[in-house]
Amino acid sequence: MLEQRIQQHFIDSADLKYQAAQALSKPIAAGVQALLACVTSGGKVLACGNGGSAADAQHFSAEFVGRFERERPELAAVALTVDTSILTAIANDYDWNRVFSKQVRALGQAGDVLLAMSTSGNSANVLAAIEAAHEREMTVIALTGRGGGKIGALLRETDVHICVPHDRTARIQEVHLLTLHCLCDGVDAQLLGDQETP
Ligand SMILES: O=C(CO)[C@@H](O)[C@H](O)[C@H](O)[C@H](O)COP(=O)(O)O
Ligand SMILES: [Zn+2]
Repeated sequence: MLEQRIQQHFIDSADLKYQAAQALSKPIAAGVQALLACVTSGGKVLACGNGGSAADAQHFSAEFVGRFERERPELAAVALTVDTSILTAIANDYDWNRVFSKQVRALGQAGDVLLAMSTSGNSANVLAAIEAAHEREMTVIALTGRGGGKIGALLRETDVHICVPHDRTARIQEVHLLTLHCLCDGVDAQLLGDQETP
């Protein structure tokens, strides 16, 4: 029955979030430190991903540049998923796999962060973006699932890997969104103090 099916989604999502709280609090805290190091030295975050993860890249950038829950100075972030002229030109003239990496090479500087999201860990354009970020001496914060896939193998020790312990894309995305909010909250808490949220 439909209502049962819906309730099962809520239960499965909540179960995974309980499990992931244990597994992910350490790498998420490392992600907060990487973001802080970036923004306090004048750096910016470039965010990318496909489909739901493209929406997540934009969601994160909106909260970084605008605000999360508390008033604070603007923080620099750009979602690499929004400029349809850039995206279509690169896809048309080169290859869809290069839509993010060419933007990373154009905009990325040492000390910036690439926030790379892929539930499978295998999207070729996200992998290429990570390679470009390494070329630019940027730190990568990767949000993945399913064991991390090829992204897990590509990351360096100085990068941060937040790998959701699940195989289903929707469930992984639900934890990615929570992770993004933890990252924003963590940065705010470090910048402004840990006062209670409204
Ligand atoms: O949102 C969803 C599924 O929940 C889809 O749009 C999903 O993001 C797309 O299939 C993506 O292309 C999947 O890419 P990835 O997460 O494996 O990198
Ligand atoms: Zn979705």
